[in-house]
Amino acid sequence: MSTRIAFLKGHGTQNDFVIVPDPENAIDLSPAAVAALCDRRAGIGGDGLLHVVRSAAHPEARAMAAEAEWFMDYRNGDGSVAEMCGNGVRVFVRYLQRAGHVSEGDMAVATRGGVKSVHIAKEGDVTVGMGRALLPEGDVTVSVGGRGWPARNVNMGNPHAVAFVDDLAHAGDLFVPPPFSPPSAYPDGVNVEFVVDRGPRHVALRVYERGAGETRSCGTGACAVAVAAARRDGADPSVTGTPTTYTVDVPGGTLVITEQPDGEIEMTGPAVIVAEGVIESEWLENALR
Ligand SMILES: N[C@@H](CCC[C@H](N)C(=O)O)C(=O)O
Repeated sequence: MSTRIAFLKGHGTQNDFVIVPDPENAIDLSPAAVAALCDRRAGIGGDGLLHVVRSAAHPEARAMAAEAEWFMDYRNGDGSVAEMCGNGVRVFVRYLQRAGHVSEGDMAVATRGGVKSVHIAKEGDVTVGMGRALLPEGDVTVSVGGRGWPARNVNMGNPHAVAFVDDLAHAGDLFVPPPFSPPSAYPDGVNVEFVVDRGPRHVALRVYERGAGETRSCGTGACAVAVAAARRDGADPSVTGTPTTYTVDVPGGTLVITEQPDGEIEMTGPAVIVAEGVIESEWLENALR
């Protein structure tokens, strides 16, 4: 990379991202480059990176170009690729709005987890149609410090293990990925949510994100938690014909999750652009040596 690369920094409920606009997919963002940019001490810092590319210009998104002009090429902070990022989609469209590519109202975004519908409200929040949750059968256990909990396996395009605990402090310092079993439940790793009740249809979580560590929020995680809590509470909109809404507190704010009778899940929350700048190419070249 020898040219100067523009970036922005943004967050959604404090799940923070380096944003790299690259409409024609001209920038070679290797895993090492992503990890260097997301490094909180030596780089810009972020839980992940949003590579903003026209769908038509990206081999993984070309087939979605007729439905969605823009592709969220999402990377975790360690440089790994993930299928979906719920908070990332909101911040992604906030960037597109700021850049004048879209305005308030409805649009679609291509992701590795499929095309997501998005509504940008006048008041500032963004609602994302997150699709349906898959609930693979089978017992899963997650553990921290020798203590284990049963967890619900929920797939929101990316994998989640949702464990209800008595106290969020029981998750410990979460400096390392919580072990899970059986290993076959998550061959590609997993995002782990620890959840407590706060009131009727109101929960709070802490999350250990695959490829990022403990973060202040996870949008797909909040959706997985809302579905797991609803099933635990005996609420299944496909059976009752009534939508269920859960308020999910995360360390960085609050997300509102509604599951419709057809299984479609909507997530509403804030999306903020914090700064913009230019990446020093010399710094990046050195970082990649
Ligand atoms: N923070 C995201 C999820 C990002 C991807 C995740 N770490 C994974 O590897 O699946 C969100 O808001 O959903």
